[in-house]
Amino acid sequence: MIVITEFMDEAAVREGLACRDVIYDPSLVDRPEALAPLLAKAHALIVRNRTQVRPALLDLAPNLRVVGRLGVGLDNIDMEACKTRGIAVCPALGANDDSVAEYVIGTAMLLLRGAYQSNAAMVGGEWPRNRLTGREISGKVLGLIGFGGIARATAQRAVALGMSVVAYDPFLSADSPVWSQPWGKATPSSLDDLLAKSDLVSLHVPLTDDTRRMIDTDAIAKMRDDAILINAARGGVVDEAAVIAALKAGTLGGAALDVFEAEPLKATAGADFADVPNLVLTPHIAGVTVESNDRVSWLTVKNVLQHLEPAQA
Ligand SMILES: O=C(O)[C@H](O)COP(=O)(O)O
Repeated sequence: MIVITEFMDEAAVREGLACRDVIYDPSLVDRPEALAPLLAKAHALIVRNRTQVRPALLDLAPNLRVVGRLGVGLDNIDMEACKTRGIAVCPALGANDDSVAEYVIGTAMLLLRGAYQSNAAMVGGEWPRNRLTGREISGKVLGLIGFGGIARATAQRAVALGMSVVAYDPFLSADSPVWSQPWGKATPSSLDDLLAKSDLVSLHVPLTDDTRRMIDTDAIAKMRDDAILINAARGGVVDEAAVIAALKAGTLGGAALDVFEAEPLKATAGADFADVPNLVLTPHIAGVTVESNDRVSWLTVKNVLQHLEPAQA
């Protein structure tokens, strides 16, 4: 049996998993009592980022052979526990790169330009041309923290728009071929240099002990006062209170947060973000578009079937 606990493209379920024993119920993530008996029979489990694949869940799934992850972040999955039990984990690598890259560039342009929040004023008879004179993205420096697939897709778009790109990635050596792609060049940088020189800083790292709160008050102090910060990676990498304080103080030019330390935002935590200038909040959708949902879903179907039925897949 294949158990799917969160939303995915329904055609991929219907057509890609036809003739298989499938339970597709996106509400299962919130109904552990309903999920438990299904896990007892599951050979494959398909999840997004909310289902916590921890030992407590795995203990209920003695027949589980593969976990398909409808995305790339793995912080909701205990990789070690899966490995010990011989369970393969398959992220949908590459399938939402373009979606996140477009979010980063589009949101950066929106924040730099600063011109799209004036409907109410204009309808009220104002004509705020001078106040809404914003900035261009062309000629600016993009600093990418982490230089994996999503960051490279972002760099490709940035170069096409006339930006120069610096990136910090301690897992890539300076002579790695990824720094010189056919579409342009990214310059390896130390974190401090990147923070000091970038007009736009975008995060592309997983949440680990090394990356937790790597963008805190000290890091923001190293950034330019007019810099834009975008976090479409994982909540917890950024100290949210530090971002709020810097935006209010005018020591950060703008920020977009798509991911949060606690998701979904509770009304009380959300209130901290109210009336913060030049701040864009989105509910963990940078990687989710109609197109990426289709790609991610079909790739996950393929990944899971390959593990269940290697000869036929
Ligand atoms: O990790 C990811 O790829 C992103 O968080 C989007 O995936 P999700 O919507 O499945 O979490």
